[in-house]
Amino acid sequence: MTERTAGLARDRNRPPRHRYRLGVMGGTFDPIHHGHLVAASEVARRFALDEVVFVPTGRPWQKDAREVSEAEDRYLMTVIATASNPRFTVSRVDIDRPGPTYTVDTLRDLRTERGDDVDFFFITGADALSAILTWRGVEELFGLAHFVGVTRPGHELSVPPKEQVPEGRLTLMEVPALSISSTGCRDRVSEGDPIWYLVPDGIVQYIAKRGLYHDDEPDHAGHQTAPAGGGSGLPANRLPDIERASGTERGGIL
Ligand SMILES: Nc1ncnc2c1ncn2[C@@H]1O[C@H](COP(=O)(O)OP(=O)(O)OP(=O)(O)O)[C@@H](O)[C@H]1O
Ligand SMILES: O=C(O)c1ccc[n+]([C@@H]2O[C@H](COP(=O)([O-])O)[C@@H](O)[C@H]2O)c1
Repeated sequence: MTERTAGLARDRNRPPRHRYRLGVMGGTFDPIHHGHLVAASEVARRFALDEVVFVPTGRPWQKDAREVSEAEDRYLMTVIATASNPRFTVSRVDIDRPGPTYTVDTLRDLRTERGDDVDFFFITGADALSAILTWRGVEELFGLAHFVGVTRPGHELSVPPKEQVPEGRLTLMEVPALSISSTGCRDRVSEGDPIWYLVPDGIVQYIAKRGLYHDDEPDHAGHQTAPAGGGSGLPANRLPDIERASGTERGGIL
């Protein structure tokens, strides 16, 4: 055997180079919280994903009835929350495309960006999955990605009718139950309640810095500081009872 043919024989014994496996985690992320991050991390592990790209929506048309924070704020929060995970990235495809956000466009744009050698896994929580038949171009969706529906407390994980989902294009998966929602986080901030540990620390700080989810400006409405960083920053009449009772200056429970 020549050196060259020996090399070829070795190549034949090697497992074929695997196709790149890309998870796609779409969401409004207003704000991003640990429920999103745990779902993405669990799916990444189960499906041996090379990367999960988080895609903040531009204009989430099914949330038109309420005010959604500026896309740049939601984008930056997503970058901050995912920065420490080398497999997590963030895409601007949805926020840079004008008009309402449709997942068919997200997946088409990502395909154009990433090329044909990539398998897509679109991650969705039980609530979003149960509404999937109302999504634009649903008949095309399951051809563009494998869908992974994850459990979410308070929502039943149900499968769309068989005739709508091609064989083998949807997997249902249980993930650790985190009863956290962006709505709950926004409500807590506007009530002056803490969101530490529901969202990454950097998100608490970003929300305070930008004054998000408060009716007033940040400096007037309670600038929350990190637990180890001194006083709560909340006006005295908004301090939680335990802090007032102990008279502590550190506000450690916020
Ligand atoms: N706690 C959670 N566990 C599992 N999946 C979740 C959780 N929270 C959100 N998801 C999923 O993440 C995706 C993006 O969710 P989204 O950004 O709308 O957050 P949300 O908490 O549902 O927001 P809001 O309360 O404003 O409706 C959706 O597919 C949703 O089902
Ligand atoms: O394509 C659609 O018509 C469509 C309708 C509603 C939601 N989605 C997508 O579902 C993901 C979660 O959306 P949301 O509104 O629950 O944050 C996000 O990627 C959205 O773009 C998509």
